[in-house]
Amino acid sequence: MKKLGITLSSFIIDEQRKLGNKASGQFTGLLNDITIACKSIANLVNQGDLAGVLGATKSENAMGDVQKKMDLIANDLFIDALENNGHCAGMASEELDEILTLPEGKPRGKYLVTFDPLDGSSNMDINMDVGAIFSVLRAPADKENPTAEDFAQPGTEQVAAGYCLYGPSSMMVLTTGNGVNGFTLCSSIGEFILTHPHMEIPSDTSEYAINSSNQRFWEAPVQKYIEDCNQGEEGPLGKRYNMRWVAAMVGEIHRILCRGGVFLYPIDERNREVGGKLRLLYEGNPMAMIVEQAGGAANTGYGRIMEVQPNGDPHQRVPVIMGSKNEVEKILSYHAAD
Ligand SMILES: O=P(O)(O)OC[C@H]1O[C@](O)(COP(=O)(O)O)[C@@H](O)[C@@H]1O
Ligand SMILES: [Mg+2]
Ligand SMILES: [Mg+2]
Repeated sequence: MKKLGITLSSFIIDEQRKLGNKASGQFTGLLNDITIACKSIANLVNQGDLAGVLGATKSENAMGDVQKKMDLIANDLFIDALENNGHCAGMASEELDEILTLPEGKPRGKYLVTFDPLDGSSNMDINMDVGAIFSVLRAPADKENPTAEDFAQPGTEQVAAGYCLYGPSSMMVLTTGNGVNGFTLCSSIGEFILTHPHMEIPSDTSEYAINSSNQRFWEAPVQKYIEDCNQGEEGPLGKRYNMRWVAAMVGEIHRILCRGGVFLYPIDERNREVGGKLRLLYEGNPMAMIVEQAGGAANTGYGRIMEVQPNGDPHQRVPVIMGSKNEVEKILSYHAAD
């Protein structure tokens, strides 16, 4: 067993120290609250059917997706962890139709949290990668309760973003604006340990991830790019490309952080009306901040994801093209040429 390194909680305190006396400790407290939620989810996900967390419910979320049992359990674990300790003033979640403010009498904090409590939930019953994604924004200082408008902050305003991947091991990947670090959950002591410091995405890649069954709906630039990739060495891109699709954004982005690649869930004829598939506040923006902080790029095909001005709908969608910087720029050149 490898010698245990620095724990996530002490890493967060160090990050605080860098802020000197400006730190109130609320940020540390909030990240610890989120860590508690992710550990509690890891504990249940790892036990699967033994914990009775498999299967679907009869309810749907605001997007009309049937909610898995674990979607709702994970959602409740996040709310429990965030509404009691006075670090959070409001939440937005994939599994809540509207934003959630704190019950009467609960202490209000300085931060808003948006989260996808269980990402890749279609993988839950088949024991494949699932995860949680979160983003931290500043709450309005002059309001008892935030409104949906207060969550409508562009991704550039995020003070932290992260995800927890429940794969063969459970890992938390976090950025507070000073690069990206990965922590592995040591189940024997129940602590996340720093195992992947300063994660950086290689600028070049020959691995793409897209749901190819949607090909007939893609726009011309994406059609052409994937076509060129699949022509391999003889094609205009002059190299063999490999394809991956794990049906969980956390799994795709983690692979890209570890070895490079690009992940595309572009706008297409099927999702154009709603503006894409993935959600801006709790999938697009947090993953864009992590990817950019790791030296990658994150774009809609028509602009930087983190510069999209949210419209106040907590479930606003966004087209996603992110990963290795030079490859994303290559895909954008197809859009520019169109
Ligand atoms: O059904 P598809 O096209 O494979 O979509 C998979 C995508 O949908 C998602 O599962 C949506 O997220 P949720 O599971 O949180 O709803 C992404 O994680 C993943 O990248
Ligand atoms: Mg998701
Ligand atoms: Mg989800």
